[in-house]
Amino acid sequence: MGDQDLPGVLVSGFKGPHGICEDHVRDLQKHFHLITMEEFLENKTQLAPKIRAVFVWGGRPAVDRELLRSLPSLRIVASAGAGLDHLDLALIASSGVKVASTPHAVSSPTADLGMALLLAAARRVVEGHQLAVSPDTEKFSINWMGQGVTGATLGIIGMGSIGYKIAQRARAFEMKILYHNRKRRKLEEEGAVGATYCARLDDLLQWSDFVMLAVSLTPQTQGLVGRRELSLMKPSATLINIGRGPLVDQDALVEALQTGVIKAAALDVTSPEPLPRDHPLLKLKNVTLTPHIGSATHQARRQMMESLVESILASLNGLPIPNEVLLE
Ligand SMILES: O=C(O)C(=O)CO
Repeated sequence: MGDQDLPGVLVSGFKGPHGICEDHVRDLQKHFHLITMEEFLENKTQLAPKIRAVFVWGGRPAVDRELLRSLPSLRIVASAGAGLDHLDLALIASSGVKVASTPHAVSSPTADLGMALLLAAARRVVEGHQLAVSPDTEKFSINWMGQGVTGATLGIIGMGSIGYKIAQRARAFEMKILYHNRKRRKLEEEGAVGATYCARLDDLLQWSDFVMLAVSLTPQTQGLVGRRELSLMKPSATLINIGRGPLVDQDALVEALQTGVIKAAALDVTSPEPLPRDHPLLKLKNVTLTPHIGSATHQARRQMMESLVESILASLNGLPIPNEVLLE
């Protein structure tokens, strides 16, 4: 699609819930000849040598061994978002291909959503809306209440750029902020947001009124919050997950929510996404769900697209790649 003399960029497609929106397609076409997965699979021999970059949007297309093998001119995988759990970085690096992502574009909107979920769960905004629009006005009672946010303790797990921005926002709500991270932040960074480091995750879990997961999904963090961790939390506490579904043992979470081990959960991410329509999380009143929309603002999505264009162009021109992902 577009000018065939421009460098070829493989994209998942333009249709369906994961399709790239029309405005972004038009902008991408100013720089690249976009080749959809469908076109590629129909005409691999002719198109494969033209493809210099894969544009990964919403985790698609999957960049696996077979795809890497079939793209001899590939220079870069440009992946939208901060999370990299959908990419096999070692495999891609072993093919001599670079990777870029868009961590800066997503950190503020994702932190905003984290706070939105925290507030919505604490103040039961979704339930409140349902009561407000219910035809049965008698359903509302003056004794219908939520949890206070001002002055409460927020425990942030994962103090990367998203976690730090959550702390900045929580400070405005006069929250006490605890955090747990692989690496302790500099003292001046802690001081600027009034955050206290918890070297032990258990301490953070026991002391927090709200626990916010803002950590990347890696083999080390998979199942980080399981039955034991949930049992350490206060019965009045709320778990918020804006990281990735598999950070939490979801069956243990359902049980904890059903039996009052914790008060509530607010989840932007689940496993799988979307959840099967008969999943118990969809039926619980003390659960607030959003469909993985951390970066879903017009502004952030445009910034993500522009950042990926810059990274692809830099790699094709042999220049330093903005937001290049380096293997640790
Ligand atoms: O940037 C990401 O990886 C996200 O999932 C934002 O929600």
